[in-house]
This record gives sequence, structure tokens and C-alpha cells, in this order.
Amino acid sequence: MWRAFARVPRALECGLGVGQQQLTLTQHFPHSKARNFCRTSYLSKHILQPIIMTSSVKPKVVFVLGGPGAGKGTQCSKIVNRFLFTHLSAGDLLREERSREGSEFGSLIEDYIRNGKIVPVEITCSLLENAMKNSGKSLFLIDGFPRNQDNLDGWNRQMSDKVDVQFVLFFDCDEEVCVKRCLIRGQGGSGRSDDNLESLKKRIQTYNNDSMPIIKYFDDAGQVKRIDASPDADQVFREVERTFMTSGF
Ligand SMILES: Nc1ncnc2c1ncn2[C@@H]1O[C@H](COP(=O)(O)OP(=O)(O)OP(=O)(O)O)[C@@H](O)[C@H]1O
Ligand SMILES: O=c1ccn([C@@H]2O[C@H](COP(=O)(O)O)[C@@H](O)[C@H]2O)c(=O)[nH]1
Repeated sequence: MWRAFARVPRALECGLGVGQQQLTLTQHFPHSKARNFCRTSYLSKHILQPIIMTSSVKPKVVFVLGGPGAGKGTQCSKIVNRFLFTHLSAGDLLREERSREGSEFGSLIEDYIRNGKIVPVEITCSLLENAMKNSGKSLFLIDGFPRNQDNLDGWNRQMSDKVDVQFVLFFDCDEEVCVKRCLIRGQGGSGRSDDNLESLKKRIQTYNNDSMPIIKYFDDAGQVKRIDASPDADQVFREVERTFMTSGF
């Protein structure tokens, strides 16, 4: 019976959708042995019930912010390998939407990205919410969002009662280092239409004018965990790892 109980936290950890109120057995016990086990009345009485009762727990979100090229994506991959998080990059979701056949927002998104401007929140927030729902997971790193006041207001309207934001992981890195990293990334064949000096100047300007005030807002609210992003990626991750561990992950 202990083994059965041991499954419960994993089902909870991996199975909650955004705002989902109830879990289904087959979703969370997909293997045939587990299915047979699930049919027993013991399960429905003693185990399924607590799952349903606690399944209204909201998904948890960590916002990951920092300048272009600060290393957000690199560190998110490392976090995913070490902890139970799912990585959602707002930029990647927008690039995917831009390339999706039939997307009505394709050319708008391309224009915003190339010019380092911030896409209207209705688009980005819907992409994020759908990705969260479709993942079926409950622990998210939201990378590169919210980036301006419009993003923050839209998020608060659409998502604040559906998820719990844990903290903001802020990768602090000098402008010159950020630009250099993006240019190297572009020369390495990233294929990104904004890894060039002209776009980068605009992205840095947007970051300083629009994103920094949002980071300051979270910092004033005591929600920012600052990481020095200038050392090499493994060294940065050691600090990230410490941060997540001391935050209970
Ligand atoms: N600590 C580091 N030291 C040196 N190079 C790094 C470091 N972290 C990441 N890089 C490299 O810098 C480039 C940008 O990193 P990454 O894509 O993770 O940044 P980002 O913050 O997600 O960027 P963007 O906001 O533009 O998507 C990549 O080529 C990556 O390999
Ligand atoms: O919330 C967001 C995230 C991104 N954008 C646009 O995409 C590019 C690239 O973002 P990366 O995080 O560097 O991949 C960014 O400069 C914005 O133009 C956005 O509008 N909103």
C-alpha cells in the first residue's frame, strides 16, 4: 500500500492543468497495471479522494527575466534538467506562432521581433495560457515575460487568479556582454532575425525603458531573486541551483 501512496505526489506534480479542478484516473495512471490497481474500491475511497480534494492547487510559476542574451534560455534548460519545471519561453512561442501556417499574427509578430518591440499582451498571454494547459504540468518557468506594463496588466487580468507566481529570477548582465553573446549566437547560425546589431540596439532600448521598470516593480515587492549572469554558464547555474533549493524546490 505504501507504493500506492508514493504515487500520489507524482500524479499531483505532473498532472494538474491550469485551473483544472479534477484529475482523471487514466490520465495519471496510464499503465495497465496501474489501471487495474485503480479499479479497486480502496483507491477511489482512500487515494483518489485526496487527489481530487487537493487538485485545486494552482500551478506555480517562476518568471525569468533579464536582458537579451543574458542567458535566460540557457539557464532554464539547466533548471529543467535539475528540477521538475517546464520551460515556456514567450519568445519561442511567438516565433512558433509567427511560423504557424494560417496564423493571422505572423507578420505582426515578425515586425515586432525584428524591431525589438513588445507584442500586445493578448497574443502572448493566450499563447502562454494554452501552452500551460496543453502541457498538463504544474510547475512553470516563464522565460522573457512580462516585459512591460501592458504585459503585466494583461497577465494580471487573465492569469493572476489561475496560477501562483513564486518569484522572479532576474539574470543581471552588462549590456555589452549581452550584445556580444547575441551577436555570437547570430554568427553561430541561430537564424534569429533579431540577432544583429540594428535589432539589438532596439531590444536593449526596449529592455531599459520598458522591462527594467517591471523588474523594479517586482523587486520593490520583494519578489526578485537576482543572479549575476556574467560568469560562465555552469558557474551561473550553481547560484541558480542554490536559489531554487533555498526556495523549497
Ligand atoms: N554564462 C554564459 N557565458 C557565456 N555565454 C553564454 C552564457 N549563457 C548563455 N550564453 C550564450 O549566450 C547566448 C545567449 O544565451 P541565451 O539564449 O540563453 O540568452 P537569453 O537570455 O535567453 O537570450 P534572448 O533573450 O535573446 O532569447 C547563447 O549563444 C548562449 O550559448
Ligand atoms: O513576452 C514577450 C516575449 C518576446 N517578445 C518579442 O520576442 C523577441 C524575442 O524574445 P526573446 O525572449 O529574446 O526570445 C523580443 O525582442 C520581443 O520582440 C515579446 O514581444 N513579448
